[in-house]
Amino acid sequence: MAASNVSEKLRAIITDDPYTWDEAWKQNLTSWDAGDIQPPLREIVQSGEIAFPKTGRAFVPGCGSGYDAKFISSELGWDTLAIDISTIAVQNAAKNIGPGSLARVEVHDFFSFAVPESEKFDLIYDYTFFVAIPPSRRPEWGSQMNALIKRGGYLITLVFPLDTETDVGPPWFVRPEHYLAPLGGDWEKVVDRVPAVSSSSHVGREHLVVWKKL
Ligand SMILES: C[S@@+](CC[C@H](N)C(=O)[O-])C[C@H]1O[C@@H](n2cnc3c(N)ncnc32)[C@H](O)[C@@H]1O
Repeated sequence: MAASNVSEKLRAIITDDPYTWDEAWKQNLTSWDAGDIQPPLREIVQSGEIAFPKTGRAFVPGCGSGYDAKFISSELGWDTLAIDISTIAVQNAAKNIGPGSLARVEVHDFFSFAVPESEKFDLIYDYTFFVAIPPSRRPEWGSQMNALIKRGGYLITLVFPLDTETDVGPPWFVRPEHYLAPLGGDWEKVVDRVPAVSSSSHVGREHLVVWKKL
């Protein structure tokens, strides 16, 4: 199926009700799923550019098939929680993660997900989750990120796709600066650049920003 055809079908299914994502999974309208992690995630975790602590907890909202959570948990040796609102996505992710991993996956709506203070995360990874939610919910996205991440923790945002139209989605129109207002002032940008390596279909279409919670 051509990519534009998939986008049209996806947009016909996804409403402001996030549970409609399960139908997209049911119909295999998952053209964003590359079957692997994106190279910029590998780059930022393996480059040593960020001094990640030896132990920590990571979180991957809107995890889809779970490749990112599996990679983060095995590279950093951290307990990693991946969530998705779609039960089909979570079943796929559980299969991909497999047994014996420090990553686990659960069905949750990101917007009502909460953890106690002692279980806040040292790292959150957002790849194509910000652009999957309606722009009207971006302030809630920011409040949730602030509620879920520890002071001193990192938020990796891989901003993609930078060539979307302005008034239709998902994926919704995005620029790296769109994350600023939802997050509020309590963050320092520690990485803000074009990734050194992008997959062939992402070249020139993505930007990597790592935020540190002050
Ligand atoms: C564009 S996909 C990206 C999946 C994954 N990050 C990847 O790159 O392969 C967006 C994902 O977010 C999930 N999602 C959408 N709204 C959600 C919500 N409110 N809470 C949790 N997951 C949600 C969808 O089911 C879907 O799997």
